Amino acid sequence: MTDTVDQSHWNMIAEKLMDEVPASRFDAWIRPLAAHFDDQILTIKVPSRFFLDGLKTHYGGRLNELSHALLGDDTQVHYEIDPTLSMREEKKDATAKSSSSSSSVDGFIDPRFTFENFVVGSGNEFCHAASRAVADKPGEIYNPLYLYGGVGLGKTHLINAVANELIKKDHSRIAYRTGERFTNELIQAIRNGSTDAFRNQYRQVDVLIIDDIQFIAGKDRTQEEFFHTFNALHEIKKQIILTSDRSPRELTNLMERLRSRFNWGLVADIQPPDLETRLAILSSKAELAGVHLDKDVAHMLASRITNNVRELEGALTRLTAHATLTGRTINIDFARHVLRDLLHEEVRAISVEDIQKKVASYYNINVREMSSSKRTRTVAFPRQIAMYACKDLTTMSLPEIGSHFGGKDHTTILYAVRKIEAMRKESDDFDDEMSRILALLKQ
Ligand SMILES: Nc1ncnc2c1ncn2[C@@H]1O[C@H](COP(=O)(O)OP(=O)(O)OP(=O)(O)O)[C@@H](O)[C@H]1O
Repeated sequence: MTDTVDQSHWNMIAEKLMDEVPASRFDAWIRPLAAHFDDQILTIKVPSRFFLDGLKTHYGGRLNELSHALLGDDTQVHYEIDPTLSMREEKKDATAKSSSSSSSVDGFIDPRFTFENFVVGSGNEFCHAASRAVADKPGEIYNPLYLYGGVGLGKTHLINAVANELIKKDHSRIAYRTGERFTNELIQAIRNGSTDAFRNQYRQVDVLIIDDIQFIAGKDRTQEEFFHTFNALHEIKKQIILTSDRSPRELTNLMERLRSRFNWGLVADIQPPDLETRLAILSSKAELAGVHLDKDVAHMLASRITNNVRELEGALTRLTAHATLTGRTINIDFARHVLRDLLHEEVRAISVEDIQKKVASYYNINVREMSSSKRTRTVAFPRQIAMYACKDLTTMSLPEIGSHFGGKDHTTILYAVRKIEAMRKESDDFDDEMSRILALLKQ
């Protein structure tokens, strides 16, 4: 696991608790927390020792259980006291009170992701402007708003910023879900015979936000349900906001009628930031964390960590934590030492299994299909992509690769490699998509 400050791990746990815990207790005990997940350690930050005692008494056991269930059995939960959290909470309370918002929110919206702390630059300015416009006039201009792009580039940040903006200023009823949670809720509703209630809850909102909509591709019942919800909301001009790791066209297992609807409003892609924007993001994050970062250290980080803002942020957090714990100042040698694994970009050995697993998950098929002999396009095409990726990213010979795909002949692998190469040459869009997939596999 790379060292990243990945809120999404914590958000999964917080979302689950939101379902289980009464709202007032959630606000009192869970909302004030911050967390990050590195090397299978979930570090939960709490505002004070007193708070920690209470949290452990009430929720310590459940936090452990959820961490194991959602992040893996070997996850360890650590707690850290961070007095700045209570200050942030006080500020937030003050804004909440002064805004006297009457919004109602269903789902976990991260109050830290706002437009104010989103750095606009090349790569994200279009998505940012579109999100701003939607926050100004929900349901009126771009509906749906569909943001897509690679990992850790700010999609979740932007849609949370829209939600926070709406909460601040009006009375929107907002439902915020991940594609996964929407699917799980539906499964649960089917099991409990409560699909009507499921439907109703979504059809009464003013704004429906679904993060990672790609999750529903290949899941027919979920797509069907989402299709009807989409129509019901769209018809009465309620805003729909979606994010995905790829464009509607690239969502191969998506129903055609959903794909066309996703294109009705605005489809905007977010690209990795350029060097200047990365420097600006670093400086903004350092300021927020109250850390001084020398120009040369910032430059080194921004020029070496190029494709993922979350990783850039993770590097800064790791540096700050090491500096605080060891009492050292952050200079270039210290940064090189602490971040040696991130900066040296050693060629990490990528296994065929890893490639097969990630490609299967990207295309929403079962990983077992990688070694099957099924020839339907939904299975055969991802399999060819995986074969191509194995050739590109490992040093294996064609027969060796074939043996990992259910004993296929080397000519089958060669055919796949040539086909994907030809497709990349023919279509710039496909070439972009393939580059994104390869980048995903290298992570
Ligand atoms: N332009 C930016 N300005 C400030 N912070 C940013 C910017 N872009 C990304 N970030 C930060 O990077 C981290 C990752 O962003 P986010 O979670 O929004 O990525 P994402 O595109 O939704 O990725 P994923 O597909 O993995 O969900 C967040 O902490 C976010 O605040």
